[in-house]
Amino acid sequence: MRTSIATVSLSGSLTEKLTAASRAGFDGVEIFENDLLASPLTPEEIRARCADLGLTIDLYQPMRDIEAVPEDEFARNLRRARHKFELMNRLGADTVLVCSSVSPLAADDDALAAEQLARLADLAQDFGIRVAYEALAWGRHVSTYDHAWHIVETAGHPALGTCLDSFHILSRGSDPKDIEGIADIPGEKIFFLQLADAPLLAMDVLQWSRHYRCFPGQGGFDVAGLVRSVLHTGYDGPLSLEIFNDVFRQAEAGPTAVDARRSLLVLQETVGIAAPPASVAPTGIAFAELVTPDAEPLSAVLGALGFARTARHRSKPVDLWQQGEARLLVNTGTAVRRDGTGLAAIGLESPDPTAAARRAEALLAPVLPRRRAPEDAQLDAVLAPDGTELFFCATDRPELPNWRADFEDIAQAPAPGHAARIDHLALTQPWHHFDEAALFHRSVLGLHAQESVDVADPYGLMRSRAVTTDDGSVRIALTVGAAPTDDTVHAQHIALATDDVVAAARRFAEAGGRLLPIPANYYDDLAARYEFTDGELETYRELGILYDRDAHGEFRHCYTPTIGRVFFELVQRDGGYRGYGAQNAPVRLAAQHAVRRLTGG
Ligand SMILES: O=C(O)c1ccc(O)c(O)c1
Ligand SMILES: [Mg+2]
Repeated sequence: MRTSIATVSLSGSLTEKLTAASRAGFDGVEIFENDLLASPLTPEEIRARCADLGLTIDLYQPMRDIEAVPEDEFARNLRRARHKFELMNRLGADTVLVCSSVSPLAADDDALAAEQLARLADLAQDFGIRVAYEALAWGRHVSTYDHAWHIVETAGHPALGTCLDSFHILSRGSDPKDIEGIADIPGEKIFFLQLADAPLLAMDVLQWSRHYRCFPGQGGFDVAGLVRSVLHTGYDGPLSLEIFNDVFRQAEAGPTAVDARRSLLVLQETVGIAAPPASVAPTGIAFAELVTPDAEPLSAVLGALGFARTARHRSKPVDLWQQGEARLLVNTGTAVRRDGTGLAAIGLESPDPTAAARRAEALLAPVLPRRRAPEDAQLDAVLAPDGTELFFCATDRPELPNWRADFEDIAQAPAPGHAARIDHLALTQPWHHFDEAALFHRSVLGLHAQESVDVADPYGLMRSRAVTTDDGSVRIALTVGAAPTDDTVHAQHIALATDDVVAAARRFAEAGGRLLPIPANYYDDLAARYEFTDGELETYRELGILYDRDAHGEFRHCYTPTIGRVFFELVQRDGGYRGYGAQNAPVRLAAQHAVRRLTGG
């Protein structure tokens, strides 16, 4: 189906919006009146620009407060409409959106609304234009799609149809029976379909709509269910995104438009009208790659954690550090980013690396070159929205290209240490890519997104959302700070799983490592909340181990100092604990801020 996006969904000038929509592969746009008013281009120039960019103008919008008003007011509305229809002819736009009136002048009179909309449609018809009447959820008298349709049906005018907008419909209730009435609307009378999702918030619907809409799949509405119902009517117009969102308004239009298109591709797949290559869920973490301009501090911490340097890349300054199944690459190459130590790449074990990359590409993920140097193994890799490189790996499968083959052993694999494998990775997202990141990891990588949690930070608020495989073999916590990120505290981290966090913490301390100190008040509170065996709490207090519990089991964890933009966590999960210690995160963040103040970092 054709895809379209409202210019209000993207930031920038009209030209920037159109360019972004075209580059992301949209077929058309809804032009928002304000974008046109603010543009230095004439309507003819906008029309030509769209044509050059391969975009049709699918809708001009909105016209407000038209219907069910006293006759003299309606005469003024028709005059206004004539001006807009002339403009639309210059633009080459053939459908106008009329939203249900919010004016105090409007009467609660369906017959009058129908009669006046029919007269508006008559005028529109003279210009070759169709009128799509949409119920705003906060409309004065008309606020539901079935009410708007009833008025359109009563008017019985061929140039008058309805516009369905998933936000206005689903914000009022998303029980399947709430959308049953869509089946009663003939498909050819649905002149337009606007799609938006939103997080489930209990707030005023107008504010919710104007500030919190997001792309389908990023919120809590069953947008796919609604689209199925609409397609069932025979509707064959565009699937058009109309997103009012404070973050997208500020973010760069190019990436937002790609995020938008991806959401529609996934939606089309969900409703069965598109079939991108099937998703191939990863089965484990092959490695995490750190880049650093100075390997010394990192090597000291890795050594204290029990990692050994086991292999070296054949052609690049990259070392493999290993402990159990946990593999870390430390890259000191000149080609790497020089803005400090950080997590640059993740290797995901994939049952079919090439198929995984093909799906990623179909869902508009930037694909990286398969081979960086002639002697390297050919590896499938894509770029995540935060710039992390994701490699699809087949470790120890001789029939497939293997990243490990690029490394030459320099030592025996170390004796099994306390940290057996990578439990999870926490990736800090740029503030304007958080919703995009969750959709990306879900749709491109086939992970499941958990609920987003808010975590108090002494200087702001952190949001965190985990994306995981069903069996927990891959767990990634996507996090974002409220303010432009403070990288030293809102750092990425690598959590290492151990079955004895006390032993691992002691080993780290004995090897010269210093764990993040946790305030005594925290342990006093733990003592109030839980009963511990003799001496247990004292051990945690001494080492800086935090404790949490959920319906399934227990969690014990502690933290290393931050190096550049990354730190390590040792975690012990028992009895099927599912979380990440979010309960303790405010204490951890405060402790990291305190360390940073002390060290003047
Ligand atoms: O918020 C609004 O005013 C508004 C305008 C046009 C729309 O299509 C819509 O869904 C909302
Ligand atoms: Mg709308």
